[in-house]
Amino acid sequence: MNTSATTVVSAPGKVLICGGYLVLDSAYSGLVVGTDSRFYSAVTSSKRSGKEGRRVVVNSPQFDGGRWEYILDNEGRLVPIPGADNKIDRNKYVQYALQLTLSVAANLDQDFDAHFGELLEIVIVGHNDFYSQRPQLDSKNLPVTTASLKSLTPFCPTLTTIANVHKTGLGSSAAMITSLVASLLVHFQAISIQTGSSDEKDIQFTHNMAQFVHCLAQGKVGSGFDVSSAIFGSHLYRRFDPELISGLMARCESVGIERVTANEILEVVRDKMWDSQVQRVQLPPGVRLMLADVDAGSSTPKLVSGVLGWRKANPNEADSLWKELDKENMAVANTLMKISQVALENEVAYQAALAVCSTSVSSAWSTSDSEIVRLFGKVNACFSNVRSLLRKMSQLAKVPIEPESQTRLLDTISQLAGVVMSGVPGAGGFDAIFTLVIENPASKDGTNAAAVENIWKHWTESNVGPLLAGASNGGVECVKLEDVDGLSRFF
Ligand SMILES: Nc1ncnc2c1ncn2[C@@H]1O[C@H](COP(=O)(O)OP(=O)(O)OP(=O)(O)O)[C@@H](O)[C@H]1O
Ligand SMILES: C[C@@](O)(CCOP(=O)(O)O)CC(=O)O
Repeated sequence: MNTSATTVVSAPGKVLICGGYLVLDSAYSGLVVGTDSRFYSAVTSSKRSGKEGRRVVVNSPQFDGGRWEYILDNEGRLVPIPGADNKIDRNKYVQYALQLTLSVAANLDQDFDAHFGELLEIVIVGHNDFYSQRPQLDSKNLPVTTASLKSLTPFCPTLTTIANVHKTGLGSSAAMITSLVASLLVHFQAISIQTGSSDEKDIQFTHNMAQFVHCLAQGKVGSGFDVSSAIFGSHLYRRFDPELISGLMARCESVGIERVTANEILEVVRDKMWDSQVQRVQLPPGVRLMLADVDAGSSTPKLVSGVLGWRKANPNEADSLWKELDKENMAVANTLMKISQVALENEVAYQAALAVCSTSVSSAWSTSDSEIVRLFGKVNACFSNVRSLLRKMSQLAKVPIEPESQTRLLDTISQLAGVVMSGVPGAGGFDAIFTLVIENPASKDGTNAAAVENIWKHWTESNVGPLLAGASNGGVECVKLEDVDGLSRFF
């Protein structure tokens, strides 16, 4: 394979730290943090395939059976080829992304045939954090610690199939689809993505396309915060109107996606004005995101249907709870934005405030002489209110959003020095927890993060495994194959 012509696009994972459930309603926003754990899709065209017809081969080398092969027929339809056992192993997410994006690319790229060649080879990988690494660590007799996770090869095998893998909640399908759709659009020159200077229209088009593919593959229209953060990174998100895509979704479902024309798709994803809103928010400097996978698991669709069912049956009570929660969510987001601004304006005072926060517990911050320390105290107080309102929602809807076992764990972490907030991300449940912690800028050894990890390690009530992911501000981006540690071995 001539890898010099390989197009590689990467997209981050997500952690919804405020606004779970509310973000499903366009009246409310959610605060999502993009992670430095990312997905990569690498596309290479070859002149000769050695086989008949134009072929597309997709490899997901982290999975047993992670290979899908298709013929692209003269009408632009993608026809899956059965595997060695004569069975077709469908991966709807991959197939829909390929079919719809290739159809659009063929319409927009006048040299599509030449750029395609005879064989399109695609490699898809996600950082180890997207999937539970317990089986890998067990096979090496290693404990579940950050040190063990760091010793694993990048993009290491999950030792299982995609259907059976234990996901960690970072949004594998959204980051995968976003990187795949964007890599194809870039490869066929339908868009260009340049770090810091991409055309807004190209990025919005890629966002709309990835949202549509993701909804179609999921068979439902969620809030879309996960695809939005795979495109834009960390931000305050307000959802798009589902009506924008409901007609096209119904058409795909009734005639089959391979019969829907590129023009029909473009009318929706390129020509319509989408109303989703993105306000960039970054975690203030020196504030570190830590994540842990709690090995118990919850079904997000069950949690969502429980909460929405209760909201429908109790509109008045739910409405006032939603409004109260939104007020606290927005106070967390706005105060974090204010802190980031102050950090830019007064570096010396900011570093001094970090030194205070990193060596004291959050309950002491609200009475500090330093305005910046008090702002961190405000984030902490507002997030405590978020948590108690989520517990109220749990009780009223009889849905375990912040179950008692998670409350005990979060309360213990929150009593450590430097901890700004700790909660259950997204839909909550027993799946995962996140912590925002401040390190002392003078000590480079990560003392406070080590104390948090120590609680996780010795927690007996549930099995808490750290993830390596931290926050990152970047969104979808083009990268060079040789710059991605561990990627070139798949070529
Ligand atoms: N590395 C990959 N290669 C190909 N397809 C993948 C890969 N990772 C995920 N997928 C696709 O995404 C699907 C998982 O989607 P699903 O919506 O269940 O997960 P998710 O909710 O995004 O995951 P998470 O728990 O990380 O948030 C898989 O069944 C598969 O079709
Ligand atoms: C409950 C919900 O608001 C958030 C789900 O987030 P997560 O997949 O648990 O990270 C659903 C959604 O926004 O699609």
